[in-house]
Amino acid sequence: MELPADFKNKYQKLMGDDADSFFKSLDQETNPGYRVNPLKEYVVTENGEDAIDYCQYGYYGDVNGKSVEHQSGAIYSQEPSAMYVGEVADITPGDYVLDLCASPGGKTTHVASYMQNQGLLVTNEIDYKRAKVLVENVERFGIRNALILNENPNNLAKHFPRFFDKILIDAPCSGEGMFRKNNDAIKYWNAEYPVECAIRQKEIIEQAVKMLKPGGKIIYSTCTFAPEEDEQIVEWMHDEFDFTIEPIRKYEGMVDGKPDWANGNQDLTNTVRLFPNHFKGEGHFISKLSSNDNGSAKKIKHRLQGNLTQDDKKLWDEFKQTNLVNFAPKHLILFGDQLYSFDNTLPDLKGLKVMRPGLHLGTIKKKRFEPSYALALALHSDEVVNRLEITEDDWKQYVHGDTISCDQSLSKGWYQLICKKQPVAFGKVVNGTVKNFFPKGLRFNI
Ligand SMILES: C[S@@+](CC[C@H](N)C(=O)[O-])C[C@H]1O[C@@H](n2cnc3c(N)ncnc32)[C@H](O)[C@@H]1O
Repeated sequence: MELPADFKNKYQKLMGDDADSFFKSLDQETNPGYRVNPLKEYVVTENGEDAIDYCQYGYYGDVNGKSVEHQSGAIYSQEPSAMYVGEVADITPGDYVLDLCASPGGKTTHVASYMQNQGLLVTNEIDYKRAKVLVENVERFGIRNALILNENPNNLAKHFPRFFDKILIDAPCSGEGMFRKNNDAIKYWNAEYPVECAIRQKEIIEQAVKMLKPGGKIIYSTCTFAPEEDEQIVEWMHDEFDFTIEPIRKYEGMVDGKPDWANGNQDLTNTVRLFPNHFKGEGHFISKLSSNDNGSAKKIKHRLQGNLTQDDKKLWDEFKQTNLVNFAPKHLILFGDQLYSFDNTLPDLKGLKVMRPGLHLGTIKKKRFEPSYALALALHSDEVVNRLEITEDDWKQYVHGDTISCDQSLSKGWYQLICKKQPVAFGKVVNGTVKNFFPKGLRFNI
């Protein structure tokens, strides 16, 4: 790999004796990893020997994107250093969390693992195409308490003043930690790029600060090594706003943030750096800042959204009574003909670009209710009346969009299809055939 000369000169000066091993590490093989999903009923527990010690759900190993495990959301592929962010966030069920720069959803799915579908997870992505990928991953993961938005931070700040307990800013950055995974990251890089990124990072942070509850915490992270985007941003946050830089535990291979790469503030040692020559991962910077503001949190009027007509409600109730048990979402929200549920009340969504206001239940059709893929993947075995085990070969046909055959004696109706213990979709059984309801936009060939 040809590293840019400016990059080498810069890190040679910053790192001194350590620079050579740093450059060499960027030429080595990547270390893939994945997290298992505790929201799923059957957690994949193989590969215990590859467990990652600093991440409760993390393992080293490669995930096939076209496997049942990945497609069903039982596991999520994530680079090992990125896994420490969700741990540092220290989420408790019931928290109000904002993941401000969220797609494809690595940190969102991680914090959701700790929220256990309680509290409120607002997960936001500014780029529409990337927001659609975020939706896919949230739905696969079976998350029920996520409000998925496609917003810019300025507009969000108007809607959620002093609202969140924890805000994750996994900032768009110069991506130096992506160099060995993705050669394009090198092409984008130039000596001024980190400074340009830092300007954007400050703009994002200024909005995030407005949304933090007094006493709340911001977890700011990047996948770059550039001091301008790491220690110098934290130094700026500390000086500009009233924040304490909280200590972060360092596991093997993790090192303290570097005060002399910024203004010398020794509290910067509380932040953590993951360098690929010392740590089994691509590299990351993570910081945690707690607000010293002791004012009061802003009360936001929660509002029930969307009005269901009696007829709509009846169609849903009929479906629910026939097909679901122990599943009684507190609130139903209708957007067009799409029905969603949420157990917490939601803030007013007017003026926000909403991708998903909670768990997508399905579509209100003319005289029937059609359950969604998201619902199929979120429901546990004790919540569904009919379940049908299918083989992996059947699953391959199903995700391709084909019908599959089943026992002629099965009664007509909706079945949650199960493959390798994981819910993979809803299917409708009619006379020995499972009609295909795998979403058209997600179909693929194996
Ligand atoms: C490092 S990625 C996020 C990765 C994600 N947190 C994860 O763990 O999967 C940064 C994200 O910030 C988004 N972004 C870019 N400019 C932004 C802005 N001005 N405000 C908010 N987000 C922005 C990008 O589209 C990108 O998806």
